[in-house]
Amino acid sequence: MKLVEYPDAEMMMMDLADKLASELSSALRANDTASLAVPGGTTPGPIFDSLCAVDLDWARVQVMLTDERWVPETSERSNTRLLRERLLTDRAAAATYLPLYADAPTPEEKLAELAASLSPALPLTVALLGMGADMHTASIFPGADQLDLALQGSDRLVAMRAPGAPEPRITLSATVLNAAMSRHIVIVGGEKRAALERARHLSPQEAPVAAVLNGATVHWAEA
Ligand SMILES: O=C1O[C@H](COP(=O)(O)O)[C@@H](O)[C@H](O)[C@H]1O
Repeated sequence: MKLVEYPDAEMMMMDLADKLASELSSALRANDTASLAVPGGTTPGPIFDSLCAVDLDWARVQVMLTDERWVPETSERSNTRLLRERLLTDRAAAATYLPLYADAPTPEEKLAELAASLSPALPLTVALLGMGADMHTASIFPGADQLDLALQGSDRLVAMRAPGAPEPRITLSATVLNAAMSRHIVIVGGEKRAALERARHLSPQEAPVAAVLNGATVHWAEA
């Protein structure tokens, strides 16, 4: 794991947007398409605000979430909603979006269909991940009912329920995340930095983010 510390979060978000754009751009020079997986939650919005305006051949980029909360897009908790409002806009509106949500009462009903639709975008070119203070990443939570499958299984997508998550989740598996050609993790604040340091000495069962640290670049700013 490589750790990059920034003087402030604003600078980190802009630098990281540049880094992601440059990795996608290099991939597009060598390939017809490139793919990008991004987190939801409260952290990545400012990265999306910069990235969506970058001059890139977005029509050749496939974008997906690392994970989704099983709620409709009308919900404030929808990661898809965040993505549509702040990343899939401006120049990036030309990207192809591969959804991790479909209208059904439970994720299990749509799991196979959604997993199959990801084929053209795998392996991922770039994966950007977030992390919670409980050391979950994507929607791979400590104590989740399908934790072993998400950490060690060969399935692309896993549906799960977890004590720390108020709604069912659907998540890319650690196998898919670790197959990405480039992997970044973005965290802000002292609590998450302390959680990251703890995770480095814990098992993925205790600290799921530990499953994706090897080979990843972690980007951190205090605030
Ligand atoms: O629930 C989620 O949590 C993590 C961390 O979110 P944050 O609000 O603490 O930044 C996020 O990476 C994930 O995509 C999201 O579904």
